[in-house]
Parts: sequence; structure tokens; C-alpha cells
Amino acid sequence: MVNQPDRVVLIGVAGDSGCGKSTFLRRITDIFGEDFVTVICLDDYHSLDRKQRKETGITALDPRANNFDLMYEQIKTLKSGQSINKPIYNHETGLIDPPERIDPNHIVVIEGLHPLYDERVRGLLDFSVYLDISDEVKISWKIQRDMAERGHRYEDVLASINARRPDFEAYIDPQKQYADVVIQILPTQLIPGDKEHKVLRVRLMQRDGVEGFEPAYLFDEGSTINWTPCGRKLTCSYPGIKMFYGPDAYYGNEVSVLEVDGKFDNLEEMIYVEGHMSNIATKYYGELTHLLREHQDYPGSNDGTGLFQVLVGLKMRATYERLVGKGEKVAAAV
Ligand SMILES: Nc1ncnc2c1ncn2[C@@H]1O[C@H](COP(=O)(O)OP(=O)(O)OP(=O)(O)O)[C@@H](O)[C@H]1O
Ligand SMILES: O=C(CO)[C@H](O)[C@H](O)COP(=O)(O)O
Repeated sequence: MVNQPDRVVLIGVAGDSGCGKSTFLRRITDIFGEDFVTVICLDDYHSLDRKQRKETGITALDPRANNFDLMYEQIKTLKSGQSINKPIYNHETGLIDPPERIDPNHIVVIEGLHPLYDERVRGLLDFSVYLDISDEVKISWKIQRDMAERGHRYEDVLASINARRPDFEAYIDPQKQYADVVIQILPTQLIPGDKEHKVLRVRLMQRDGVEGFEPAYLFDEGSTINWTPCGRKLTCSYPGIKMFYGPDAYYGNEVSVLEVDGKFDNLEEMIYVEGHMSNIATKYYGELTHLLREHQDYPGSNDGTGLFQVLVGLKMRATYERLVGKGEKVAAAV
């Protein structure tokens, strides 16, 4: 922690395991600086360890395997500026380890399966994001990672996704209705019947009417825009790039949607796209492009996942600055 914050700003990042939370969190700490942000993984509030879950048949996604009373009490305490002794769930052993002390910080991110599940915890959040990956893309990413990096077999990865699905649908997925923004990751519409999922269609659903949150837009606020950027100004090989901006309804709420389908070939040219976007909470012209170019190695940097993760990070910074007041500014990314 850098210094005792006057106010703790609490951010929730929800999504299933393997849906890109770690990459997103790296982008957030890049924007704020590592010392400014404390990330709490809510897996630490599992009340049943791996063996107990196996014996009872209750999955980690099931609320019964998680201690929401303790989660609420501790997050509330942290938000009020006091330290906590947070439990630790050990993913190597599957056991619950002795607790660790966590001090308040300027930004506290609670990330994991259930940041928006419990009404009391939800009520503490200053900003919330749900990462919504379609089943097809989730399977591709998981298979790629778990087979390449963890030595799992194709059938086992698929079986584990299928086994999680009922509880995912019952307890995790419904949380997206409460999020301020949802990043939806879908198969491309540019390649009919695409099975590879190397090209993605990414939609940013931004809730309208959230105090202090101004949805980002393309060209003209409130209009409906279908944009195929100029091939001379934005290099994009097959199957090209399409962008969209417009209003929609989402779980009974009005939202402003930004969408990118396709891949950017040259991130230096992102300035062309940035120049056509407004309300993106940058501190100087080109900051969004700079942040994307700086970490080209992160997965998704050349498509809508990277673009919208950075944009949401900038929106979080604006939320932070609004909540703490005029004096407290986070340095621009240069
Ligand atoms: N935008 C992206 N485009 C392509 N692949 C991605 C993208 N984001 C993440 N991945 C891939 O998906 C896998 C999971 O990503 P990541 O570790 O960020 O997810 P996670 O939600 O933190 O997972 P877990 O909770 O299981 O640790 C990684 O192998 C990563 O390469
Ligand atoms: O969905 C998850 C969140 O990361 C994990 O599956 C859950 O935390 C249980 O972990 P493990 O499989 O290591 O016992």
C-alpha cells in the first residue's frame, strides 16, 4: 500500500474461471500502478474445501460453498478503512490456509465467481464489471490453456465445463444483470460458421443512467452507427473489421452498446479508432492507443477484448477520481 487512503474505492470483477479475469486485472493495475490497487480473489471465501465439496457434491460455484457473511463483513470493514484478516483458499492443496492481513488501499478489486451475488456485497461496490464469454469461446480458451499449459486431455476439459454448467447458469451468469458494464465475448459474424474463435466479436454493454458514468460512444451520442473503418487508415486483413454503436435493452435496463468484430493488424493505427470515440475518459489524445500498444503481448490486445478492457479501466479511473474528489488524480499513462 502506498499510503493510507482517505477513501477506499471498491470495484467488482465477476466471471467464470478462465474467462480472462487475470488479463483484465493486469490492465487495471497498469493504469493505476500496482501499489495503488489491492486485488482480492473471492475464492478465498470458499467455506468448503476441495475434499468437502467432493464429498457433498457441492461445487465451488454454489453459494453453499462460500461464506457470504464473512465476505460482506470483511469487505465492509476494508471499505471503511480498516484492515482485515482474510482467509486464503489454496488452489494447490485444495485446503483453506491460515488467514493473511489485508490493509485498505485506494482501489480494492474483488474478483471471482460471486462479487455481485450477495445483495449486501453488491451494495458496497462503486463500479462493477461482468466478463461474459460465450460457451464456444470459453471452450476454445480453456482447451487451449488447459491442454497446452496444464497437460489436460480434451475430453476432461470439456467434461469439466459441462459439469459446471448447471451451477454456472444458476448462480454466476445471472450476476451480469447487476453490472455497470458487461464485456460480452462472442464468435465472429464475419466468418460464417467459424469454429476456430481466433477472430472475436466483442460487445461492451454500458448501463445508462448510472450516476457519474457516461457511456463511451462512436461518432454521435445516441445515434445508431455501423462503421466499417477505412482500409487505408486501419490495416485489417481477412475478414476485416466492423464496429457498431447503438442503444439496446439488457435485463430491462437501457444500455449503450459498443461493438468490435474482427482484429486490428497494426496497433499503432488504433489512434484512428480512438479519434472517433468519445467519453473514453483519457487524459490526453492517444492514451488508449498508448495503453494497448504498451502491452501488445497480453491476449486480446489486437481485438475488442483488449480495446474494451482498457476502456473500462479508464472508466474505473474516472470513477475513482470522481469519488475521491478533485485533489486526488491518478497519473496519466505515458
Ligand atoms: N482476450 C483474449 N483473447 C484470447 N485468449 C484469451 C484472452 N483473454 C484470456 N485468454 C486466454 O484464456 C485463458 C484464461 O485467461 P485468464 O488466465 O486471464 O483467465 P482467468 O479468468 O483469470 O482464469 P482463472 O480464473 O482460471 O485463473 C488464458 O490461457 C489466456 O491466454
Ligand atoms: O471456479 C473456480 C474459481 O477459480 C475454482 O474452480 C474454485 O475456486 C475451486 O478451485 P479448485 O478447483 O482449485 O479447488
